[in-house]
Amino acid sequence: MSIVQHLRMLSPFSVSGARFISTHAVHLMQQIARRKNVLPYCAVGIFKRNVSYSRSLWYETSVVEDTERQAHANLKSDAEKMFKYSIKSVHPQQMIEGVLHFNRATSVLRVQQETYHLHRNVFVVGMGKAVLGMAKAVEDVLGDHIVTGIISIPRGLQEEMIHTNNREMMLSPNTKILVYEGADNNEVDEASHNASKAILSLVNKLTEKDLLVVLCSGGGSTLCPSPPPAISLQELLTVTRLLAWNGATVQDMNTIRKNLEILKGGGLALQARPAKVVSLILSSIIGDPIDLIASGPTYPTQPTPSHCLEILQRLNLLSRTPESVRRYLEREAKQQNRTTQDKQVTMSNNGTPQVREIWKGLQNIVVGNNSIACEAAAEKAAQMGYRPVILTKFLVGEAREVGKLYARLGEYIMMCFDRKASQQPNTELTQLELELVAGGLRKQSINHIADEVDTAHNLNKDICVIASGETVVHVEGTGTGGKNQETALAAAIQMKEAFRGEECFQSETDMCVLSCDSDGYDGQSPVAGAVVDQDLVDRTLESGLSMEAYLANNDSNTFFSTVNEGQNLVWTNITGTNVMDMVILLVRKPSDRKFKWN
Ligand SMILES: Nc1ncnc2c1ncn2[C@@H]1O[C@H](COP(=O)(O)OP(=O)(O)O)[C@@H](O)[C@H]1O
Ligand SMILES: O=C(O)[C@H](O)COP(=O)(O)O
Repeated sequence: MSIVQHLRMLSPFSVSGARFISTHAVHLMQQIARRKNVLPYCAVGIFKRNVSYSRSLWYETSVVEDTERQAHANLKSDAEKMFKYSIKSVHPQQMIEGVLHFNRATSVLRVQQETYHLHRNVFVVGMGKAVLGMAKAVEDVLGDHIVTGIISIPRGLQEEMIHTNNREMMLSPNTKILVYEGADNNEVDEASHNASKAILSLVNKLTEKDLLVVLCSGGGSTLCPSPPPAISLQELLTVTRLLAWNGATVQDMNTIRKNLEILKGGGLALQARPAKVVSLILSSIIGDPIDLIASGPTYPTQPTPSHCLEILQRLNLLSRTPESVRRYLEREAKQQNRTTQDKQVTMSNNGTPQVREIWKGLQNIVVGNNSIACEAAAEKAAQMGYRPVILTKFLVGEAREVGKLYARLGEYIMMCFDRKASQQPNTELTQLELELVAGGLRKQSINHIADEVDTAHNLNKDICVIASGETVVHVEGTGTGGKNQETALAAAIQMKEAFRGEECFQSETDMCVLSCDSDGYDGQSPVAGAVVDQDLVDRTLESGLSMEAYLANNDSNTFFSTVNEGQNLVWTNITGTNVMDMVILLVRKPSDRKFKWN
């Protein structure tokens, strides 16, 4: 029988009162067990002798809560604050202003090493979840020099910005930039196809005197679909959905997209010839690959149809791929040896594209990425008194494995704290290290975390671990969810395993795991993600719901909407930016545990 079960038997309170008391009392038991150097079950006995457990326990609770106000009262809300702060740091406006240097007196625009003489010759096109704010910033800087423009953004974004009075993301009333909204559920649709056609027609009219400013961010792939005549929009949707739901990475998906679609893989820049092109890119892919973000509309790349067929084969999707798509790729693959006249690129011996003369008027610039968001989250964590560690900006893997891994990392941190407190060698810790390495963390990173725990211990601080990247999900169930909620749910299951197991009582302390999408929409649900802690686990156990069953059915959103009155969901609404997903793990130091026992 676990400590919680012991306490539930002892508690004279109602179910919810008992839950409250038992959650807190477990920490008390641990304190007693540690102080008196006895097993926790013996501590239950000491607890019974020393506390007349109605009034005294409430008294203990209120005293502790006062003390706690100085410590971190609520890890869950702290994690949310850090995430929301990080989103503000990747606001498109400041990033655009950082690269466009315009001298109004001379009408000269400087972009890195290039200069452009403006004479009302600027055209703007954009596609992606962050391009509304990017367009607003361009409009602010270049003003009257803009002749016209078209951007394609997610449905509802403008209304959301008006609703929240977010002026930094609202185009001026006299704007020359036309806004198309579409791509419901982050999938190609007629509306986004219309936007793409309008963009194509605009750029086709440009001359060598014109400057085309292209704005690109994650989501641009679906917001600007351009299938060739042989492939219908529906077939494009089928193949991308097939990929997205069967574990394809964004790299896999966009490799295929840029081989299939006219405006991708440099196609947009090609269509804009002979105009000069400056492409401003907000990265939502690990490592900022310009050829893959929004499927690289302005980055000329060599077609690789054989590689696309290999991807479909590897994911076991070839037989389910629409006939037209398969035939198209097979035909292209047969002709692969030809020089790729279409996109005006040849390959050097080392495989990098050798851009021809014709591309000289082309600039591709990454204006921001998830590093900025990670640094901001770390800054906020430090301000809030945590010891922040940015573990990785390259987070990858199956969402549920990632969730489990980060919950295990939380246990590891607790053990490191405890080892530091007791100065005892710990074989369990070594075992867990091996498991974390097997789960995908580098030994070097684990050592770094262990060092940071030492520092946190010395500074008397709680730990905050930040990771960012993109996971994948194999959707096999029929539920509603997203990659981040699935990560969080898997973390909660692991926390339950760890803290409810009788042997693991010593780790029973405070931690939480948040996983959220920076664009504010996780999968097909209108929440950024979820944050889980021991309280959620307790409430789920009381409710009798099976977290495992929800996870098996890919039904994480229904789970989080049902349990704890939805309080573990993280809402930001559509954010107007997009720099991948973020995981935040918070772990309390031992001395910050909820109950003090004298
Ligand atoms: N029920 C579900 N549970 C978990 N993940 C899902 C579910 N349905 C779809 N997904 C995943 O959501 C992904 C799309 O989510 P989204 O948040 O739009 O991605 P991103 O914004 O990172 O491109 C798909 O790749 C798919 O794997
Ligand atoms: O937010 C998204 O939808 C992903 O980051 C992928 O976007 P992309 O394919 O447009 O780069």
